[in-house]
Amino acid sequence: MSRAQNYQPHPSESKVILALDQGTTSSRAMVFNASGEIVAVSQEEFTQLYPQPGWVEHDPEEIWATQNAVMGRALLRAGLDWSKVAAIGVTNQRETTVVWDRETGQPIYPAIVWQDRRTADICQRLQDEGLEELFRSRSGLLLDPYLSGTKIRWILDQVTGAQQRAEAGELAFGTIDSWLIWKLTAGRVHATDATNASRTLLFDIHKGDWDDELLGLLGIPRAVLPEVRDSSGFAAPISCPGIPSGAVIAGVAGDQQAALFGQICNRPGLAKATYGTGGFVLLNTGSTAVPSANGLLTTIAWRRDGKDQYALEGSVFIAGAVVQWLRDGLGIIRKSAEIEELASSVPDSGGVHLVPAFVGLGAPWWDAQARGIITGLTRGTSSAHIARAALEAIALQICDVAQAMEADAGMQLEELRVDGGAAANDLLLQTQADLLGVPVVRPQTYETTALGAAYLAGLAVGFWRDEEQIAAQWQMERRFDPAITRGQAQQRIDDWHRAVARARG
Ligand SMILES: Nc1ncnc2c1ncn2[C@@H]1O[C@H](COP(=O)(O)OP(=O)(O)O)[C@@H](O)[C@H]1O
Ligand SMILES: O=P(O)(O)OC[C@H](O)CO
Repeated sequence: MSRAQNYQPHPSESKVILALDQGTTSSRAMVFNASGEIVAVSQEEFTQLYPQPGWVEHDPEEIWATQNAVMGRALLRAGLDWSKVAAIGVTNQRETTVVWDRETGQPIYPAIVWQDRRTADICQRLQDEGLEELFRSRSGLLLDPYLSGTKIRWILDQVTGAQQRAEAGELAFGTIDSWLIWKLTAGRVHATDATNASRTLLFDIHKGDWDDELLGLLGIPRAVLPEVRDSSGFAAPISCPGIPSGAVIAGVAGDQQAALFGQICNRPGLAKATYGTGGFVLLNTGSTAVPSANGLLTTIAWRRDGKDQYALEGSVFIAGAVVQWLRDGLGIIRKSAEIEELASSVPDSGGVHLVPAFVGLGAPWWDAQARGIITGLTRGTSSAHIARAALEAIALQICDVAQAMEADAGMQLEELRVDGGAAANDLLLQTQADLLGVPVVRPQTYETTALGAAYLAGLAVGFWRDEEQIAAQWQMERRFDPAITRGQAQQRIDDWHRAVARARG
């Protein structure tokens, strides 16, 4: 899709961008106006399936049904019809893997979610064969069950006849973006964008294409793979019951990369942290794919006009999810937001540390065998201390990956821009600034994931003129400055690392 160079959107213009944000726990649709403001939102949670310890699945049809429902509802709430939608942006939980039949469109197995650990053995086998360095140098990733490649291998092994059908071109693989795009285009488009492709273990991030050697090592036929397109300028016309023709998907990116774009971290050295189910720090490294020596991932930040920009990423598996566990597992809060008041009722965690390694540990440890622990309990420990330790654990994990990032990139962060559901928590963000020793900055719109997808789509169709125009829309809501000494922070980080050592497998 070519960019309309001379297009000058007028603020009163009634056209909008529709962003579809398919997250780990809910499907959301958001309508944005030309000022980058949210006009309407609709959100629906869907079922989390835990068929065995360490396994996490979603029903792809439920993902589609909830996403389909919320996009109609968001437009209805905005009082608009499809003719007002200038373009659609899609952003998604990454790595989650769906394999479906090209003929019937039916998934052959539930979606295996990014948090799922069932392929630890496949990863171990590849490590034992000495292949980690090859995968790392080509794909920028590590051999961990987190990434899609071994999940595809598992499905092709476990579903009867799947390998032969994959080789015969009868099956399609996709991350959630591809699955939604397939549904939205009535099976006419089987495509993904470069950011999502870069999370599969199958993609050479330097060449920007699928890698036959990596595919061969995992026994995955090329025939199952989607075409890889730009993140901005995706150009997939919608063909879907209830939607008039003319609507186009013009932007697609994995949710963390979309948040980086939505936070206008568009220059090397700018970083953001998103606190959703997991916690993800991404640092823009420009046109250089910086390899990590400290347990981070190298990933594609976005592809525009055929050119890839790169980021370093620290992926923390459990962030807001630990708050959900206090709510649903322990029952010590009724709503996620209540954690702040409870945790603020004590001055500190009273020596308690909670390591939320519920699905192992991601960056920088990459320990699939680690499991959650609470240390330092005494007769004086209350639910408030545990709540405080849980919030500190989120901040400490983000601190670990941010420090690894500074070491890899050979630079100091100047500030950290934050977003995601748990970024609403002031105590969490103050703790984050204290531990990191840099200002933590929260923008007016925390929904930067959806905003980033909207920007990628809107830039492609000329709804926004250029990056300068969207950068001018970013506004700070609050800044949290460090309020403890580096010595005090280091003491807390050292105590945390002792607890982490005890949680590891
Ligand atoms: N005030 C809060 N304090 C701490 N955590 C919160 C708060 N509000 C929401 N959360 C957590 O944020 C997460 C939801 O964030 P969201 O960005 O919607 O996640 P996702 O996109 O992964 O589904 C949940 O895990 C929830 O427990
Ligand atoms: O759904 P979120 O916001 O927790 O994001 C999930 C990530 O994309 C997984 O890599």
